[in-house]
Amino acid sequence: MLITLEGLDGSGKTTVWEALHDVYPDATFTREPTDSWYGEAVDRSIAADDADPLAELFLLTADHADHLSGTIEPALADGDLVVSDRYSDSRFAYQAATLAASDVDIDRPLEYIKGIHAAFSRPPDATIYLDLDAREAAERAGRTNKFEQDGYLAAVRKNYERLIDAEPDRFVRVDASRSPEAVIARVEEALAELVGE
Ligand SMILES: Nc1ncnc2c1ncn2[C@@H]1O[C@H](COP(=O)(O)OP(=O)(O)OP(=O)(O)O)[C@@H](O)[C@H]1O
Ligand SMILES: Cc1cn([C@H]2C[C@H](O)[C@@H](COP(=O)(O)O)O2)c(=O)[nH]c1=O
Repeated sequence: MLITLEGLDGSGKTTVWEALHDVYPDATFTREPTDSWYGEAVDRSIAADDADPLAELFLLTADHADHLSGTIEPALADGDLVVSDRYSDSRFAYQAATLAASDVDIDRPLEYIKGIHAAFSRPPDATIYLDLDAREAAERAGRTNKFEQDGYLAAVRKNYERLIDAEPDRFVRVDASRSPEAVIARVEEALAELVGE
């Protein structure tokens, strides 16, 4: 079973992901961007304010393709529970916001990016969405790069809402404005239900 954690920068995904290691010691824990050389290229692009928006989308998608074939699919074939800190929804929400704000002439960026993934990707079985206001998310993240900005994250949040509206049964929304302990407890409860414990 493939479970993904999604949300804005600073919403607490990594905090939750780390806490889950103790609860599911046999699971495969992974993340995007990965730590492969594809992921390193992504990190360089994210740090570049003048990165080409389409090139950035395809770098992230290349990292996803390698992540799928090298980590996700083998782990699922072994029957593992796989927990990924960010996955395809991050592309749908973030790069759709980037493309919409750019000069690139694509009418429906979110649908365009979904279409690229539909050809090869493996959708998550369930997605835990850590829901947080854009300003608080940017504040927690430290506003250190082009993505960790209030206005940009507000656009990303709207895209996450569109994704949830389209597939309400796949998403579990968790209020990420609560304390770390309360958020972790709620995610653990949701995950136990999802894996049938
Ligand atoms: N529920 C919470 N309440 C307050 N602060 C939190 C909470 N969860 C995490 N934090 C703090 O917010 C910051 C960001 O947390 P974390 O790295 O887990 O978020 P993230 O969603 O993985 O962010 P990013 O996507 O930018 O990597 C950290 O300083 C963390 O300690
Ligand atoms: C997978 C993925 C990531 N991003 C962005 C979101 C964050 O700002 C950075 C790094 O992620 P982290 O969780 O803070 O380590 O990358 C993105 O825009 N699109 C994606 O597909």
